[in-house]
Amino acid sequence: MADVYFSFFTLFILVPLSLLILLYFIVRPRPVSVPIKNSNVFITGGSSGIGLALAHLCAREGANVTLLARNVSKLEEAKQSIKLATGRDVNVFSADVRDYDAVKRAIEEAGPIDVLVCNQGVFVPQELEHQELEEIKFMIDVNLMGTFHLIKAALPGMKKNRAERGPGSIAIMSSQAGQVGIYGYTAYSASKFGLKGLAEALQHEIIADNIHVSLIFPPDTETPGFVEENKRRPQLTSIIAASSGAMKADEVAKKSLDGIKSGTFIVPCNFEGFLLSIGTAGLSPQRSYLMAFVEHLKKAEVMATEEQPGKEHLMDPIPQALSPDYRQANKLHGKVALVTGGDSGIGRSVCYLFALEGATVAFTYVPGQEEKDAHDTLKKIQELKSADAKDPIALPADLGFDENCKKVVDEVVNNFGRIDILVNNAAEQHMTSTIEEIDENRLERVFRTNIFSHFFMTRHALKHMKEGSSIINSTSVVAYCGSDILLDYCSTKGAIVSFTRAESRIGTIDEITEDQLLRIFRTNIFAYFFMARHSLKHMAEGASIINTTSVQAYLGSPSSLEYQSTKGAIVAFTRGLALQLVDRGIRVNGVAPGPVWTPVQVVIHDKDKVQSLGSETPMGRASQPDEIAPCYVLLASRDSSYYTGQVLHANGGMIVNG
Ligand SMILES: NC(=O)C1=CN([C@@H]2O[C@H](COP(=O)(O)OP(=O)(O)OC[C@H]3O[C@@H](n4cnc5c(N)ncnc54)[C@H](OP(=O)(O)O)[C@@H]3O)[C@@H](O)[C@H]2O)C=CC1
Ligand SMILES: CCCCCCCCCCCCCCCC(=O)[C@@H](N)CO
Repeated sequence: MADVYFSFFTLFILVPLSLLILLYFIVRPRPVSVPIKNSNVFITGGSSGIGLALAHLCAREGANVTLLARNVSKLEEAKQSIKLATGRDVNVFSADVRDYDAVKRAIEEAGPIDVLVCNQGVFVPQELEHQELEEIKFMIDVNLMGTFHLIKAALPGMKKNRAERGPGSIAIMSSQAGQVGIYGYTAYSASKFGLKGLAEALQHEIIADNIHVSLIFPPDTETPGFVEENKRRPQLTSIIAASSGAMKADEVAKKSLDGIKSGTFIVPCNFEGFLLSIGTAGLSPQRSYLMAFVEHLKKAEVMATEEQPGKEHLMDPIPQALSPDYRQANKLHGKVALVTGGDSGIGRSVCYLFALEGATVAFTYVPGQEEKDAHDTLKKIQELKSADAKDPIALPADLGFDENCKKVVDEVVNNFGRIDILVNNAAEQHMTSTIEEIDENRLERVFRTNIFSHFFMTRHALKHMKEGSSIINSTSVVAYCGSDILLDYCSTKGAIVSFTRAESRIGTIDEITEDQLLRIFRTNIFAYFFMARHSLKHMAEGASIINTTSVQAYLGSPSSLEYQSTKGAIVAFTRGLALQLVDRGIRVNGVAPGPVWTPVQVVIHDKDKVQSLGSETPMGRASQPDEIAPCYVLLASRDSSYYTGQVLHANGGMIVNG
């Protein structure tokens, strides 16, 4: 009897359950983020209604917007209104989407497109029996054929740019009348249902090109077109449509843009639309496990270079890691080098040169993803290395965690006895155009990989490094100039600059535990991200954000490595966020005080140091808080209307070069 239960359990519960779990892991769709800032957005029907509202939103977010419609004066008016509201110039083209040659010319002239919004539409409601064939053809031609024309003309250019410019989007404006057939809309519904077939098939065809289709389904929306429509809409049509309510063009535009940014296929606009989309999803991409599976397989290979970390063997052309002109000179003879993230990119090239110069090389790579790159690199180092260097080793490790770093160092020391050169090089970065998209998990992830790993690796490696050894950290130009699209990344790189400066007079790295590190980064820099993210929703043009950093971000002192790393992160964060918000007229600046007489000094320093606080400054003294605060007034007020991304140095005369 027990046997029967057991086989029943295995057959009907255990096996299906395991298969389901397996299926989930294989097919779960991955999130995408289509950038809007600095991208080229082409909107048809952008001179009126929903299209115009969307054009405003995109311009406000820093996109280069191009509009296409027929009527020149409406286009001019739209251009002026966007210029007035956002200060941005908009390109306009007058063309009828029914004329393929005209569409093609406009698209060629407009240049490369990242986001194509096919929004033009005409709606002449009427029962089929009374509607003229000409009107039916008109709607099919503008709404459906017009969209074919646009996509046909734009697609080749869109595909070409994806590798450099990230994910692209084709958004198609349907209607709730494209989800259910509505009385009075035979022709209009048919044109919009046609768009659904087009969109579904197209998404399958272009997902591997990293172009995401969004099919948007608004209910009745208050636009100039809708006002016209209402003059002749059959009463029954109006009654049915009213059951899904009405929206404002701005609201529909906002929903559309959210859908585009997140690469969502079905984009409902209100609650009824949400229910409708569940009821009518069919086998649409992203709602179907099967499709997600196909996407996953295709994407895994073709997009692999977009994953973090990147796969070098899939790149075209393969980056050059070794110059044929490089002349070796045995400069690292007998030394042992450890390079993090050495399987590809800069790390790989460093490994090759180190090997050529006579060093024994160990490098780390991300487990489970980079085996091929790691294997290729290992083979090449083996070829390049000098006869008396030991065989290279590749160590899989997620360096965001202390214990993994310890294992890596132990492994190297077990193999080679010591470490002479530590290269902290591994990093990850993810593009996003707004701070809103950087959530807490991602922040911690990026900081763990990019800066915590430097603490952990350095701490463990130092135990085995003798005088004459060298530590080299990979930071980036964005630590100095900030980056609007890599805000978290540039902050970590700013942290590395300050970490490097302090490290050169290394002090107490051993005393900082992983928990303390996380704690201080949470307080000193994550909180700045969170506060900015939440406050920004309520800040308008003329607002100002002021971040407090420290002179220590620039000077580095041996005793507070983790503190000054967070302050370096704040400098770069300030510069990056300033760039991100410049179009919104919100200024972001920083203040980097030197020693100030505040309670924290008494807590952290011994008596003598408290007595002599500030003696190292040219003024020879610490400042009082009231000597620092006035520059916050300056940065908060209109007096500093021409300052953004700057840091004021209230520090008693120290010259810090930045
Ligand atoms: N408003 C609503 O209730 C709803 C609208 N929709 C859809 O949203 C989209 C936008 O509608 P809405 O903003 O209300 O419309 P509007 O009538 O306010 O704007 C339509 C836009 O499309 C342009 N356009 C029309 N025909 C052509 C053409 N042949 N070639 C090029 N451009 C053209 C118009 O400019 P011009 O005339 O100068 O060419 C105008 O810019 C449409 O696709 C519509 O079907 C969906 C659900 C509800
Ligand atoms: C299962 C849940 C049901 C929820 C109720 C939904 C009822 C359907 C209403 C459809 C309204 C269609 C409006 C089209 C508007 C439009 O496209 C025109 N204004 C022309 O642009």
